[in-house]
Amino acid sequence: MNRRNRTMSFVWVLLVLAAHMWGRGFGPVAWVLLGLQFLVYPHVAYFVAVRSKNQMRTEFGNMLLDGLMFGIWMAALRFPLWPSYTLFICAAINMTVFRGAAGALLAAAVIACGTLLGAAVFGVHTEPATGPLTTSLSIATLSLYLLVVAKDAYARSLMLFQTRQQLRAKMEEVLALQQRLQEQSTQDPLTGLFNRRYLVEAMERELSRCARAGLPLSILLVDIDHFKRINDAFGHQSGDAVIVHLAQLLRQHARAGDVVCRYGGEEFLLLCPEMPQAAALERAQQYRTSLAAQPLQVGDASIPMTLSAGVATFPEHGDSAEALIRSADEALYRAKGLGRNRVELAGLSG
Ligand SMILES: Nc1nc2c(ncn2[C@@H]2O[C@H](COP(=O)(O)OP(=O)(O)OP(=O)(O)O)[C@@H](O)[C@H]2O)c(=O)[nH]1
Repeated sequence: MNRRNRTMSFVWVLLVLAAHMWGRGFGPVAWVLLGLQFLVYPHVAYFVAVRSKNQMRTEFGNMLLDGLMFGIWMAALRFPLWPSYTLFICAAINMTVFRGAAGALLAAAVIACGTLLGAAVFGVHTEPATGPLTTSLSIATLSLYLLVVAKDAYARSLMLFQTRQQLRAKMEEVLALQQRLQEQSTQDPLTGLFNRRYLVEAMERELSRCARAGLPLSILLVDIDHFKRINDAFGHQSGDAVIVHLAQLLRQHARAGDVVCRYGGEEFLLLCPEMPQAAALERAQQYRTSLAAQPLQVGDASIPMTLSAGVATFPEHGDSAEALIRSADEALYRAKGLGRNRVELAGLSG
């Protein structure tokens, strides 16, 4: 319980007990004790708690002490019904907020101990009747107390809700960041195509899948012809634009299951699961003719370009990623040697 609520509730209870004690012949010692208990003690308990190393434990100890002393007051005042009930329920609610149902039972236990202690000191007397002022004050105190507890519960659930919202927003941020990092680790920043690291994983996976299913798998190794000349003639930026242009073309004609990746500077690799050799050759030719037919317009310059490609198919040209890439690379090298702007099929392996 916070300091303000604790201090206030003790003042209300003080009023209830004072109303009951008034006119019943209690001497100055009883009034001083009442003041010490309900006006001074809450502040002392608070300071002890905030200075303690384990604040929660000390605060719990304070609550047990509250209950014990409330029991003594009940016995000392001869168990007046409304004030006793007010003391009991306030202590029980406090400890329930703190420890749940077990807290309520503990409150009942310490209050019982307090009443026994009080009875031992002051004797066992019961005078349950209370005057109308005490009764009204008790009802008002209880009502106020319950309203304060309800208001605190509302503030806490609101805070919990806001914390959850913030946590959710943070989680979304973290997930988006994670996804971006994941993309960055598998994507080529210039073209947005997959990078070589992703290809290695995808190729192993698709090769074993196709091998298990007895299906073919083709790869196309594509390289822009005389790219150095394009860079030299039109500048590095135009060279980049050419790379992006070819990347778009490759992606545009790829099927859903194909993996298009930037394999090196101006070199691309298409992984085409379930694609037989003839279809792969046809696809490579399609890329070659499309690129040659569309010179890229960069500013005023029209950049003509062609590509060479090497095609290799599993299982004819290799049964591992490494062997297939080697075969496609040899075919590409042959295409370059034979004058470029052409597609070559890998030689049979073994
Ligand atoms: N603009 C640009 N140039 C790049 C990039 N990556 C590599 N290059 C350049 O690409 C050129 C590749 O040149 P080469 O390997 O000699 O090949 P080529 O000129 O295409 O000749 P062939 O492949 O034999 O037809 C080099 O000059 C690299 O600097 C890039 O991301 N952007």
